[in-house]
Amino acid sequence: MHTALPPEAAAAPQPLPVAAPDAQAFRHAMSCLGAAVNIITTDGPAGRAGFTASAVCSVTDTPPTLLVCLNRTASVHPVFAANQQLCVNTLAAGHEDLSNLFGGKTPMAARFAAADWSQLETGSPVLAGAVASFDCRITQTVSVGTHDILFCRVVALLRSDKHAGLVYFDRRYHPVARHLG
Ligand SMILES: NC(=O)C1=CN([C@@H]2O[C@H](COP(=O)(O)OP(=O)(O)OC[C@H]3O[C@@H](n4cnc5c(N)ncnc54)[C@H](O)[C@@H]3O)[C@@H](O)[C@H]2O)C=CC1
Ligand SMILES: Cc1cc2nc3c(=O)[nH]c(=O)nc-3n(C[C@H](O)[C@H](O)[C@H](O)COP(=O)(O)O)c2cc1C
Repeated sequence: MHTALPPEAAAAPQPLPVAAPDAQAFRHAMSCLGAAVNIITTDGPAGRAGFTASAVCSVTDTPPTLLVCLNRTASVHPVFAANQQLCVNTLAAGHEDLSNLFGGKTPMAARFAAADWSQLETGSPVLAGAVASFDCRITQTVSVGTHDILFCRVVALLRSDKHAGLVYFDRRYHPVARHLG
């Protein structure tokens, strides 16, 4: 079905294309892509670590696999690279402060002290109150530009119907209500 734009929108000046965009222009456009917010955790021989990530994506359901993009300059990068296992904890509405804590320069102990954690198969911290947690082993790592793409085989998971979701869009957090009925 074709829906006509309201007259004021049709009359508005059209945005100009950006040729050969630089990192700043790319980020500015990427801020228009709403995404779930996740706290990625790990524990193992190299210790415990966690960071906030919106660059998380389903790859295939057979075998259940997702990907996480991790900046190689992040303080947590060596810990994830050594442990080769992680848990993707997808945040609920109300987790905004926790997301900022794991996305900043906060010491690791203070990040984990701010929430309750359990574990599934790998021993990576599982966040209480997450809408879903995917416990994974890293099967493959591909470096592109500044980031490592971690391909993660899901070995156990938890999901909850109890909480509203959380989306990061336009550099802000937005709660997302569940459809009732
Ligand atoms: N993929 C990533 O590494 C992401 C990193 N961040 C970091 O969080 C902080 C706050 O970010 P925003 O408030 O969203 O403003 P921003 O202007 O730095 O980022 C806007 C959007 O660009 C993308 N982006 C940001 N940094 C990127 C990177 N290094 N590589 C690939 N894509 C990137 C993300 O989609 C982000 O939502 C920044 O330090 C940013 O670097 C945020 C989102 C994703
Ligand atoms: C909303 C949000 C989303 C983020 N997404 C990612 C991401 O997908 N990949 C990434 O490497 N860093 C991402 N970051 C930045 C990391 O969380 C941050 O660099 C990480 O906590 C490491 O910081 P540190 O080096 O101070 O420990 C994001 C930050 C925020 C606030």
